[in-house]
Amino acid sequence: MITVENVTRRYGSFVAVDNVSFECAPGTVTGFLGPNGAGKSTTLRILAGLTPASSGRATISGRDYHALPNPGRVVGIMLDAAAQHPGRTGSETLRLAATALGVPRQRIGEMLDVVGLADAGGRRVGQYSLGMRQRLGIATALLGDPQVLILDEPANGMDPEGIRWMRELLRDFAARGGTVLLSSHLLSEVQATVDHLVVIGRGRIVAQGKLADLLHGGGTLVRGIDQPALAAALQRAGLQPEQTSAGAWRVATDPETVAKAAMDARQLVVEIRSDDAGLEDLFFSLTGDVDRHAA
Ligand SMILES: Nc1ncnc2c1ncn2[C@@H]1O[C@H](COP(=O)(O)OP(=O)(O)OP(=O)(O)O)[C@@H](O)[C@H]1O
Repeated sequence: MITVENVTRRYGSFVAVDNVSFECAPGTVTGFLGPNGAGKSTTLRILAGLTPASSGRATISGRDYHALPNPGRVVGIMLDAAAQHPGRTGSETLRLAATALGVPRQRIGEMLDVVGLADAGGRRVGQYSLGMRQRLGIATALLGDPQVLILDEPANGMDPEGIRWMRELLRDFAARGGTVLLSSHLLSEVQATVDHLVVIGRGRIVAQGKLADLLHGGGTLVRGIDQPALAAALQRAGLQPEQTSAGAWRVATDPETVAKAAMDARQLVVEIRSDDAGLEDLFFSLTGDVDRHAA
């Protein structure tokens, strides 16, 4: 469990994180989304005990990071994959972490396998691509077999295959009762991985909830083989279809409700999907104002 309660972080008169609150429950993968400079890293650093909050409280499994008896056994953290020592090999990097954590050495090879670096363990990190460093960072985070994972921009530098691999790994971690919080500045990068979203802009939370609810907030787009008959059927079901410029119907509810109304009226649907333009729009409006110092 991760709990962030009314956390604020000021740098002089600048408020980097402004009264931020959210929770991440066991069994879920939460995406912490926002444009560059929104306050994601600062919030994660506060959770990791690296930056003190000006006010508010951030806890992992009910305790401040510094109050955890052996933190690496409770929470795996990766804040900056690119910052790993370039002169050490992947195996050496894990060996140092394993010694600090007090985990058996055999776990090093296991973790290299898990992250797909079994053949690269003997190479220096300086020769790794950013995607490989992300994998090594995730291996380090997993080393202590924690219940919680906190990853800052783990998809950064990963190719589509790497992102797919990470998705499987994190979903599997959550399916076994783990709690995952990962940040990203790209919705598209994490959309298929996360089930919850916390969206931050200019230091403040602007939206949070289940991914499905946030996406469905924009309603459903549907197209039938007989468009007028489909519209009539939706109206009979108490829904109010509006025609889009692309010729589909937009309905302000979830796809299941729309599909059921169409099926009950024996209307053949050829396309149906969530209209996630709302979330994309929210993102674009946030990304438009990156430099808050200049504001
Ligand atoms: N030590 C610091 N001193 C002054 N300002 C800081 C400090 N650390 C962060 N900031 C500012 O706080 C704001 C939030 O930064 P933060 O790194 O948390 O954003 P972010 O959402 O993680 O973005 P990015 O993906 O670019 O790291 C930025 O405007 C940043 O310049």
